[in-house]
Amino acid sequence: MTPAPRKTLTLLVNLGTPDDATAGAVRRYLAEFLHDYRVVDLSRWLWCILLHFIILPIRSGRVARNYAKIWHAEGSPLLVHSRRLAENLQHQMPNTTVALAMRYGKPAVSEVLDRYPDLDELTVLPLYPQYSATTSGSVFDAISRHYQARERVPGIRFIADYHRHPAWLDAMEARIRSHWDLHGRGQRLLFSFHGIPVRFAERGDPYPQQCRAGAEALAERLGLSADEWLLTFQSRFGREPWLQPYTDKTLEQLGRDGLASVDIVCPGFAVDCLETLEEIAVENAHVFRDAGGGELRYISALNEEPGHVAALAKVLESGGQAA
Ligand SMILES: C=CC1=C(C)c2cc3[nH]c(cc4nc(cc5[nH]c(cc1n2)c(C)c5CCC(=O)O)C(CCC(=O)O)=C4C)c(C)c3C=C
Ligand SMILES: [Fe+2]
Ligand SMILES: [Fe+2]
Repeated sequence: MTPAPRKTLTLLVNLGTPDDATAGAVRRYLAEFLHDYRVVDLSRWLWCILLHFIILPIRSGRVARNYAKIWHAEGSPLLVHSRRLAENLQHQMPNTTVALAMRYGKPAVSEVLDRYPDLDELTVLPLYPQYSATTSGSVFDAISRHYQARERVPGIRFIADYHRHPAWLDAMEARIRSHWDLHGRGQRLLFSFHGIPVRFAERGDPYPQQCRAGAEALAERLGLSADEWLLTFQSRFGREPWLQPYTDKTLEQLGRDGLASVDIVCPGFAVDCLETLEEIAVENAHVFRDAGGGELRYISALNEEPGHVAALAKVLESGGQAA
């Protein structure tokens, strides 16, 4: 008798996003996101008061207006691109089922896993090239929480990061070169990553080292000398110090220096989202121009393009490790 084929699932997990660009939907999304202790580790009673009575009422409307500027006909860019990426990866990998889940919002990790109750093997690929406890670590928590309440736990492979994987570096390099082919080179290339609090890095989150290692590898592949590129951190939240240099402050300085054109790429974001399309391509372009600079040219994320799909298939084949 031939054994039954093993049931395997490859689960892509991204951050999540509101259901629509309204204050109510953003509030529900932010409430789930910002209750995650991996993301905000203040004592619960203090944080719940701040969150429910100050942050959510003030922030939700403003952030909803920002989402409205970038919303696609089919929904939030983060969800639309992540869905297309999962569909394209399914075509590339016909021997396993590929599914998509979101850490916060819909489709929730647990709801997606419940569609596959009798799996033999699960591979989890958080859509973050660089590991951070705040992102990939939190995806791990959601997977583990799901199976804590189930009888049957499959074999699980968790891809913690792929920041130096040659296939991902190939795709990123090609993305930047194709931007240069179309638009010419800017006077600087900024690698802008989402920040985290410095305190998190000091207690052992390897995220900043992985951001730096990836940016250095890309700069070397692109033949950039040390004065042609910069590594910066964006999307600060709250009052404590976050990883520096900050993207907006750096662009302000480059504007004051009178640079006419700066290219900016965000290698921490697998797909375009609020933090790239609005914060970088709109807000930071204004910061640069208002300080006296010229054009800030945003190099879009890899999204669902074939090079990204091929890279993730290789990352999955090799379990995240370079061959
Ligand atoms: C790419 C990696 C990310 C890290 C690391 C990260 C850490 C982190 N984020 C917040 C707070 C917010 N982030 C928000 C949006 C957002 N963050 C990421 C990715 C990372 N976050 C993405 C892809 C997005 C965009 C989501 C979308 O729908 O497009 C937001 C929401 C927007 C806002 O209110 O400004 C918050 C809040 C913290 C506190 C943190 C680490 C401690
Ligand atoms: Fe609360
Ligand atoms: Fe974030």
